[in-house]
Amino acid sequence: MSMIAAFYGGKSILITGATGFLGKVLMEKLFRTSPDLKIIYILVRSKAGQTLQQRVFQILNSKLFENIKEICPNVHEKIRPISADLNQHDFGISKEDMEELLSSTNIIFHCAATVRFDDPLRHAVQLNVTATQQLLLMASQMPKLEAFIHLSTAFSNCNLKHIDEVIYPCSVEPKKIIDSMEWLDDAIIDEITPKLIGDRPNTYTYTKALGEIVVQQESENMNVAIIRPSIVGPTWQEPFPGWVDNLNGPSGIIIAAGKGFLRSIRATPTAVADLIPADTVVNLTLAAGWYTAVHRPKSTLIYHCTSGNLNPCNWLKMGLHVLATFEKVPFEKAFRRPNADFTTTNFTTHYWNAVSHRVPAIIYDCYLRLTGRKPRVLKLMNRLLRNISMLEYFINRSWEWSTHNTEMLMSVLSPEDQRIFNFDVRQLNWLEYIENYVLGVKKYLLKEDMAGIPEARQHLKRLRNIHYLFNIALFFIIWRLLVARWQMARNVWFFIVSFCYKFLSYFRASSTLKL
Ligand SMILES: CCCCCCCCCCCCCCCCCCCCCC(=O)SCCNC(=O)CCNC(=O)[C@H](O)C(C)(C)COP(=O)(O)OP(=O)(O)OC[C@H]1O[C@@H](n2cnc3c(N)ncnc32)[C@H](O)[C@@H]1OP(=O)(O)O
Ligand SMILES: NC(=O)C1=CN([C@@H]2O[C@H](COP(=O)(O)OP(=O)(O)OC[C@H]3O[C@@H](n4cnc5c(N)ncnc54)[C@H](OP(=O)(O)O)[C@@H]3O)[C@@H](O)[C@H]2O)C=CC1
Repeated sequence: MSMIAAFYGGKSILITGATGFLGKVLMEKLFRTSPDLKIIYILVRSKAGQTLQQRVFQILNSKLFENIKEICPNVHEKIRPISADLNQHDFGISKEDMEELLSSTNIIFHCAATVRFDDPLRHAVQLNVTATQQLLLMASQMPKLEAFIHLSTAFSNCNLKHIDEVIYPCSVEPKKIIDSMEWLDDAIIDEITPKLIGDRPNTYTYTKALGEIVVQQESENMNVAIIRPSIVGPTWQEPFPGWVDNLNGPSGIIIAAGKGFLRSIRATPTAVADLIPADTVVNLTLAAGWYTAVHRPKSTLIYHCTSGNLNPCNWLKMGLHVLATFEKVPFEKAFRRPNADFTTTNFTTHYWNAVSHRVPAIIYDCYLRLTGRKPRVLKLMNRLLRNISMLEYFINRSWEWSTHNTEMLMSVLSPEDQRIFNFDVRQLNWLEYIENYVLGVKKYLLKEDMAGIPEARQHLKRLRNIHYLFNIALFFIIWRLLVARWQMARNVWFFIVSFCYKFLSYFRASSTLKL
């Protein structure tokens, strides 16, 4: 019997961010391994014209939850969506709902966050710091609470090269930052943002670091743990390989490369691609929840959920295997043939951005204009390049994360729990994982049917022929211009023509002699 699965049985669990990428994988695993859990409360806001019920319905009817209805037939009754917006005071939760949450919750998994790198500081602080503080305040009023698990990121201290499983201080106390957001106006906040974030690359990593300090400061008498995943990739094994549902991390880049939009990217090929599968993160999170509640460690334990130190893969290996997988499973309606490379200097990056990205986009826009359509490719390309520039920080550096707590946790699990809640990334076969990643992007993000692969291949062949024709035409145009203007080019041209003529004459004469 799994101790972890048994622990969650009969429990009331509160999840924030349950509609997000990790939140959904977490809920699915909980229902699959502990179908006898009492209830999962999820804090949800209505979004894109959908009510809470519609959002829950959509999640439960998705491919990810395909098997859950069999394992846990009354899953609908076990999910209780609570209308909440983490940007509001008390999250805008009704009095009755709040009372129920306070009196019943046993475990909290705090996954909600803004993961956008370019969020204005005010918004990032509100969600990643102030909301965390408020949730801890709520948690402190829960008599039955056994554990509070906070999802942070391995990059919260990405300004350091070696990162230990400890909380590092920030130059300004989070409480002061929270207070200042109340009275400073947006213009001033924008002005001081670079000074506050210092040598971190964006407001996301900075506010996640502040969030951790808040957790440490406000969690007196509570059993708290912090999980720090690196770049969360699609599922590795469970409930099936390759599941992914957003464009974050490498997924958007894989689409852009597979569709032939992206032909080069500035990256350090030997830098570690510290990806970690979503199901691995969830397994560690659930194991940490169990350990925190049952063993009640004296201090807040931080768990690094990373792959680089145990089973490293670098960006070159990843890039090459992504490209190799495009050969096997091409994406439909590609703009150009997928063929990307890494650049390593400013000069080559700018050169290839102009030659391989902007020029083809301009040519295609001309074609759209000539055929009476609205040009849009250059705009899309510029946006893609801007977005990629925000990710560059993470693909040109390597970090070392110590994983003592994670290894300790693994060692205290029973063999059965090690199997059911596996987070031993040493067993990950990268080539298989990357292949499933590309397949998952095709199936679950692009919603492309595998039956369309022959047509996608035909399309790529047509693109290759167009590419050859275009190159030949370009060669002749350039040559023609050179011959018209330059005596040397004319001499070379006559030399080549006469050489070919002599060669052909000799060939014809020798074949006549043989006859
Ligand atoms: C050999 C060569 C091989 C090459 C082959 C390739 C090999 C692989 C190499 C891989 C290198 C990977 C590096 C990853 C490093 C990640 C590190 C993360 C580390 C931290 C991890 C964490 O701890 S934290 C979680 C991660 N957190 C993010 O990772 C958020 C990032 N992100 C944003 O911060 C916002 O995204 C940002 C950018 C502001 C833009 O913001 P933005 O508003 O301009 O753009 P949006 O993303 O919102 O998208 C707006 C609309 O464009 C649509 N769209 C977007 N991309 C599209 C696309 N590619 N194709 C079609 N459509 C696309 C989208 O669907 C929207 O459509 P609509 O408007 O209709 O909804
Ligand atoms: N994905 C990754 O690569 C990594 C993620 N992490 C961390 O893991 C956690 C989960 O990330 P991930 O699942 O990828 O993120 P997502 O962006 O997929 O999910 C974010 C979740 O937060 C919810 N949320 C955002 N704003 C509000 C709000 N105002 N009120 C209520 N809910 C809100 C979203 O709800 P809605 O659906 O309504 O928008 C969504 O459920 C985060 O804490 C993140 O920092 C750490 C390392 C890497």
